[in-house]
Amino acid sequence: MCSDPVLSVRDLRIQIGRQAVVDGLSFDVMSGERICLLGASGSGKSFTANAVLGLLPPAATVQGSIRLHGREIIATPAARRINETRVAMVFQDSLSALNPLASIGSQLCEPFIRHHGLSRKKATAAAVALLEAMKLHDPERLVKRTPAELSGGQRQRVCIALAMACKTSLMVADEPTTALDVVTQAQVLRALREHTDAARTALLFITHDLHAAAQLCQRAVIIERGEMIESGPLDALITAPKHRFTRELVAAAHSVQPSLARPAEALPEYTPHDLLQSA
Ligand SMILES: Nc1ncnc2c1ncn2[C@@H]1O[C@H](COP(=O)(O)OP(=O)(O)OP(=O)(O)O)[C@@H](O)[C@H]1O
Repeated sequence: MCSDPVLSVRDLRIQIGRQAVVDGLSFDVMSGERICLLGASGSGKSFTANAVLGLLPPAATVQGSIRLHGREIIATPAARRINETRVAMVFQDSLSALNPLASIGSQLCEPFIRHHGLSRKKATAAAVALLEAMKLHDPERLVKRTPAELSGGQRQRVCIALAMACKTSLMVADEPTTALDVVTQAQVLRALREHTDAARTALLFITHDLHAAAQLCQRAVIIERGEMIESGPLDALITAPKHRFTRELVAAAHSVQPSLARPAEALPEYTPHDLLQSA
C-alpha cells in the first residue's frame, strides 16, 4: 500500500438547516485500501458518502476539506468533476441506479466509450468480459436485457461492473447488500472484494452491518450522531472494542454469528446447498 491517501477527509461538517448531521469527521483512505464507515441508522453515513461523491442536496451546508489525490473537491459537485476527481459509486437500490429503459449492454458500454475512447464493438466486448468476471451467467445474453429483467443480485453485480468500468481510484459503496438475501450478499461482497483487489481500487464501504464489513474491509471508522467515536483495524475493533457503541455493535453481531472475525481470505464460498446443509 502506498503512503499517500487517495481520499483525505478533514473536519467534515454538514448541516441541514440548524441540524448538524456530520460533525467534525476526519479520516483517510489509502491506495487500494477498503475501509468501512460503520454506524447506526441516522448517524450521518450517507451524508458523508454523498459529500465525497459530490451529491449533497442543495439544502446542505458543508465545511472542512475533502481531498482526492490532494485536490480539494468539497465544493465541486459530481457533474463538474474532472476525470482525476471522479469517484465511482454503488448504491443500495440497484433498480433505481440503472436506467430502466436502456439495455445492460448499452449502459455498461458508456464509460468505456465516453471515458476510455473505445469503439462500440470493443466496448461491448469489454462489457461482456466484465460481466463474466463478475461471475454472471451467459453475459452475451445478459447485455441485451433491461434492468427489470434481472434479479436484485445480478443487478447489483452489474452496478459493481459499471463502477469498475469507470476505472476510478476510489469507489464508494453505500449499503450495497442491505436489500439482498444472505447468499446473494456473499456473492456481491465477494465481487466487490475481488474486483477492488484486482484493480487496486480503494473502497469506502458504508454500512451498519458488521458482518458485511468484516468480510470486506481492513479498517473501520465508527460514527455516532455524525462524530467519529473509534477507528482502526477492523480485527482490533472486533476483538477489543473501546467505545460503548462499538462494544454493543460487536456483541449484537456475535449473538447472531459467533465467527465474526474471520479474515476475508478464509471465507468459504457459500452456496444455497451449503446453507441448507448447515441449517
Ligand atoms: N432532508 C433532510 N433534512 C433534514 N435532516 C435530514 C434529511 N435527510 C436526513 N436527515 C437527517 O440526517 C441524519 C443523517 O442521515 P444519513 O442518511 O446520513 O444517516 P445514515 O447513517 O446514512 O442512516 P441509514 O443507515 O438509515 O441510511 C439523520 O439524523 C437524518 O434524520
